[in-house]
Amino acid sequence: MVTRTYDNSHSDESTNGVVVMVEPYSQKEQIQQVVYRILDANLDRAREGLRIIEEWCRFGLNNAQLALECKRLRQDVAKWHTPELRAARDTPGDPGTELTHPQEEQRASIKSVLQANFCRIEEALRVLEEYGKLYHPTMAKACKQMRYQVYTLESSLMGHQRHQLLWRSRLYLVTSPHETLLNNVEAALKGGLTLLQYRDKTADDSLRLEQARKLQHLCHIYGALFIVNDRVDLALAVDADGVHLGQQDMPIAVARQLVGSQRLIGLSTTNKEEMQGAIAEGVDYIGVGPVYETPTKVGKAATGLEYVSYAAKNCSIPWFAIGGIDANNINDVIDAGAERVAVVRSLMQAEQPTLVTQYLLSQLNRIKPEL
Ligand SMILES: Cc1ncc(COP(=O)(O)OP(=O)(O)O)c(N)n1
Ligand SMILES: Cc1nc(C(=O)O)sc1CCOP(=O)(O)O
Ligand SMILES: [Mg+2]
Repeated sequence: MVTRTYDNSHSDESTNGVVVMVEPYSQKEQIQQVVYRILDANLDRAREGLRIIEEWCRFGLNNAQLALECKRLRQDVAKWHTPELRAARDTPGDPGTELTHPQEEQRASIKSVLQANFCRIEEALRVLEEYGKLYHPTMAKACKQMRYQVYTLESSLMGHQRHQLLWRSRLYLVTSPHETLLNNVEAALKGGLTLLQYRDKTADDSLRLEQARKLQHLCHIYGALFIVNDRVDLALAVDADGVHLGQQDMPIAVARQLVGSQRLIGLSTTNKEEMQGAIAEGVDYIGVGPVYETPTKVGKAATGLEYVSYAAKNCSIPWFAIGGIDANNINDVIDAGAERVAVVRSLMQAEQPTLVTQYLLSQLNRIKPEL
């Protein structure tokens, strides 16, 4: 039973013979105490989560604007942390301090840390909104607004992360159907791959969905970007980082409306006009090719290294040379000006995808070590 003391007396043993007068809380007061404890715990939770996000914005991204946004939200939350709510705290009596989930003890990547903490903040704000209604209706309203601000922050931060990783990625693996699809991809991720596209032109949708989900999960664990070829719906269904479209696919403006500004859109280009069009339409990256004729894309004439050189001089967004590129000719493509390449067979048919990934990356990193 929750009790309280009055008459300035204390109920613990340190009272040393002083008569202790203890009066039980009324049921209403007990409930109020519980509500206060919930509010106190969740105000702490929201602030801690915001601080974790803020540290990444500040030290990881050097992004003063995002860091300031976190700080402002943290201070807004703090305003509600009144002495009466703090006074309700009873850490030793809280059974929740012992409860942890194995997933909380291990995080695979910065992305996982950020996502877990955004979830934590959003949950805490939701709890504050609901229980806040029993405390102060203005607090409930303020927490609701803050929750929406956190959603916006999450979306711009995750979009920022995606763009940063895209710019840093030099090797892009585009998959082909394979019996050991997941193993091959994981081997490449172990070799340092940071950008993957799921491409299967023939599978039925249920298999596509299943494989896309598994690949998305794998990329999440390794902190790599996951892109879906051709299909905006599939990309959204598996919460991919973006979609890759061809010149014959859905118009970029329509795709952008569907995927939003924070997800990536890539577009294949084979000539200067397509490149300029892609940049004007606001895609995030382009494919430049096919550099060499390739059985993976039968019937598409090679553009040769001239288009690669043109891209090197004129393309203002990340671009990936693609088509027939392997360990034997990658240096010719690099010499023509490529800093990034995309491959299918070189990795999907490699006996040791980890080693080939490492080799291709070592050649790409030779030119300008830090992109
Ligand atoms: C990185 C990258 N570049 C080009 C393509 C080819 O896309 P598209 O022209 O739409 O042809 P399909 O791949 O759909 O056959 C790509 N997928 N990725
Ligand atoms: C899927 C694709 N698109 C291309 C383009 O130029 O648009 S070339 C290509 C296939 C690349 O496969 P590989 O590395 O096995 O040659
Ligand atoms: Mg396509």
